Amino acid sequence: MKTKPYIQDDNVLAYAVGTTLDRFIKSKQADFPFATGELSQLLRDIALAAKIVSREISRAGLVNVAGAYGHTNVQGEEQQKLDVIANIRFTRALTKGGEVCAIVSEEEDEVIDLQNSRGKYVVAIDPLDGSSNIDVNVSIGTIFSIYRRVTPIGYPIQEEDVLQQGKQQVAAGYVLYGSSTMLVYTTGFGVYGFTYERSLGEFFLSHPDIKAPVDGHIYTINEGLQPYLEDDVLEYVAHCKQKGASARYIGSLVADFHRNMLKGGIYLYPGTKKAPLGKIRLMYEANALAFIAEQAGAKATNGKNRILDIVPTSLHQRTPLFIGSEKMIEELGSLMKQIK
Ligand SMILES: O=P(O)(O)OC[C@H]1O[C@](O)(COP(=O)(O)O)[C@@H](O)[C@@H]1O
Ligand SMILES: [Mg+2]
Ligand SMILES: [Mg+2]
Repeated sequence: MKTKPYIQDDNVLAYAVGTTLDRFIKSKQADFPFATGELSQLLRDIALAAKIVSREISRAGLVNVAGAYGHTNVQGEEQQKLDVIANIRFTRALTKGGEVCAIVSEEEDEVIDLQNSRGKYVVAIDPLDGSSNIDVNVSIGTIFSIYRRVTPIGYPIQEEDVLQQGKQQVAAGYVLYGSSTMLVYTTGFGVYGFTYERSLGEFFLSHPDIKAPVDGHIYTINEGLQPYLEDDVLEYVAHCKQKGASARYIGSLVADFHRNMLKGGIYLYPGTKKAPLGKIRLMYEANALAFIAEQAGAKATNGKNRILDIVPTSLHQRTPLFIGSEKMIEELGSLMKQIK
């Protein structure tokens, strides 16, 4: 009987839509002969916590996890119960995974030193992004940055291990809890998006090698800031309106960023007369999204410098953030120079 052998081309399969996250991580690790698998394991730990948090969020209205927790965090913001739950879930997964020596979290005043003598990674995380949208069933997210520690493994954690520039990130990503749950990340070799298939409990590659459109027709800014905006930003927003661009604002950084990355657009959270450094945090919001943006061919600045070049001085420092399609960021940049 005529037969033929089944030839499975792992390389093709590895990047084919529908590849599981685990298979993808394995195939990517094979690209690096000296890879030890620790970063791969860390990414898996984050994916596991994302699945658990996604479940908590999807049933938030049913069980008593909606509403305020009754504490304020170091930023003076009222913590939502899901902020705390997400913080616990990610911290636990990162601790149990064993690859991490320290965690910087939006919900923790100080660095969490995991006293892990073999952990070589530092993670900065916004466990739940878009807290104001939690109770109203609007998309929210998680944002994470991964760095390699600077001091030798096993040493007490030093400031230099934690306060690293964004360009030192070895990986960064976000989870979007929206109509579907997605995990999007980069290790510096392109940006890949995975969609969570809840019934199978698996993330599947759905957005290989994401590239942001060079230009866009969406601008994203909280118009409520208008009375406090500086002239250059006011001028740029007017310019967008003149160009017929559409205003879109969800109020969850991850969701606004994700939309603009796929469709083309610019997100602006500038410094204002009231808050000269704006609202967005450098260590666990701006740096991660800036790394992803640049890997997708987009740009991220604070109006003067590339976000990834900013030298951090404190864990919870804020930065003006302008992030999005290359041409739109350049247009903003040249307008800012003209006006200054
Ligand atoms: O309510 P505002 O001032 O528009 O701010 C919205 C921004 O604040 C944030 O909610 C801040 O993040 P957290 O929810 O993690 O604190 C961003 O997600 C969002 O883009
Ligand atoms: Mg946030
Ligand atoms: Mg948050």
